[in-house]
Amino acid sequence: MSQIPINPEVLTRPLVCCGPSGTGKSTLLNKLFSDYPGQFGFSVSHTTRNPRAGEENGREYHFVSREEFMRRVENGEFLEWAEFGGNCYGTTFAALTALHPKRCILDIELQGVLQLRAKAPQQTPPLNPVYLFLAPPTIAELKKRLSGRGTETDSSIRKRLDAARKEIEYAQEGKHDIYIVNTDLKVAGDKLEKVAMGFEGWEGCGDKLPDFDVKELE
Ligand SMILES: Nc1ncnc2c1ncn2[C@@H]1O[C@H](COP(=O)(O)OP(=O)(O)OP(=O)(O)O)[C@@H](O)[C@H]1O
Repeated sequence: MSQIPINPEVLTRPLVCCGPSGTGKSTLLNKLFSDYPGQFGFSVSHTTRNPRAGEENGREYHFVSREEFMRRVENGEFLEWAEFGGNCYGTTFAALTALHPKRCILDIELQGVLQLRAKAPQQTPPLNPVYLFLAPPTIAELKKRLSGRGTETDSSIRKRLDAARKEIEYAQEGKHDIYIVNTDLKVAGDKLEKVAMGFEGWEGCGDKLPDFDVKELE
């Protein structure tokens, strides 16, 4: 495998990682970040929720009031934002730019992807993200990983599977630039590395999306 990006320009394109909760996004991204210290960054989001013990303003999040958040929404500063559990969360374009020269990695859900798709081309200069979908090998395996992680209640597993259905249906429309199936961690990790570093062949190293039957998520 080439160790030089075929075109360094590719590293200026934000890499948007999506995929159902439990697929293995964090596992794969943590490995990538530790293999390439200083090469990648997650943008720091804004939130209206209160900081938890140990959290620092500007590190985990930019903590702002609802008034300030809404003012920024009106100014068009967010590339994506959403409200969960009574609090607002969002990513500003400025938070992406602040990462330069690190390649920005976004781990966002479908709503965010849809907003980003609409807004990225309108920026000056336009943003040209690479949309990557990380897929589980099967729905049975996704369920197994989610429950095996031991972090979720039955109700949060249910919510994640409902969201997974929408994520998979969207992926089945072929809207992503590249798909990686996380069957074997090493194989999927090598592909992610190739895509994230823009190594030779990155655009063609993806997998075919498995033929999921979303009814299995009901
Ligand atoms: N290829 C793999 N084979 C087997 N188990 C895996 C594989 N990849 C990840 N896992 C396991 O699956 C579980 C879910 O992985 P992880 O927490 O990385 O998912 P995630 O997609 O980041 O989920 P969330 O979006 O909820 O954060 C973890 O327990 C992880 O160790």
